[in-house]
Amino acid sequence: MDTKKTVLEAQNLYKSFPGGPDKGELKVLQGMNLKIEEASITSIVGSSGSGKSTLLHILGGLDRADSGDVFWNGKNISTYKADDLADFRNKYIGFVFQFHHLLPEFTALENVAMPALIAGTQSGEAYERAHELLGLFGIDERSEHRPTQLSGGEQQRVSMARALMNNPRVVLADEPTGNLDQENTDIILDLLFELREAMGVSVLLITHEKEIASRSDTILELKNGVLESL
Ligand SMILES: Nc1ncnc2c1ncn2[C@@H]1O[C@H](COP(=O)(O)OP(=O)(O)OP(=O)(O)O)[C@@H](O)[C@H]1O
Repeated sequence: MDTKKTVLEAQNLYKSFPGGPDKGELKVLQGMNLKIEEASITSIVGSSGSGKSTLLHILGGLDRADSGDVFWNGKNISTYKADDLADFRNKYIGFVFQFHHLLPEFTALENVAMPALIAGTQSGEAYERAHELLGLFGIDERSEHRPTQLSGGEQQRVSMARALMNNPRVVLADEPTGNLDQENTDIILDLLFELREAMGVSVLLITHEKEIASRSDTILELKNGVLESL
């Protein structure tokens, strides 16, 4: 019997944007369903423009669907007001993007600590945890460097450490290795997969590469606005 708990669930999501054919709507998600179990690794593949980033943003509360529901531990977050949605994001979700979005004027340590400082954590505690995370990612000796003084792979490791700062339960990663060479891709993926062991976190990974997807528990393809098992 499967006893794993579902943490994040999408039911019957629809999302369209203006700019479709014949001045109509561009239908991106069309009745899409998804369940993310605790401590699971799920990959989503799909052609460019199929709606993968759109889905990730809706799951993480950065955007809203036109209709359908997203549940966090059984609570319907689609009905949350903006403040509650921001609270949900900060507490439970870590985002990793293809481009790291680190703040250039801050050091690696300050970038990693930022989400906790914003959430009101005392600075000594925040910096201590930021050091721990940078250590986990093997780059604590780079903690006083600014983003431009770091390699692409190091920048991406800093952004992963930042995503984990508030102890999220789910990491949503949008092509986190899309900009990296093979060696750094392997490092980042190994780290993502270790997170499940170290922290019991679930990872939802968008990728263009089926080889990367094949390492995960579940591979889904977003096609014609719905997810299909591969
Ligand atoms: N805010 C927006 N306004 C209008 N169209 C949008 C908007 N956001 C996304 N789209 C369109 O919706 C479609 C899906 O975009 P999305 O970024 O989700 O695709 P994707 O599968 O992540 O693509 P890629 O693999 O190229 O990153 C695209 O055609 C895109 O141009």
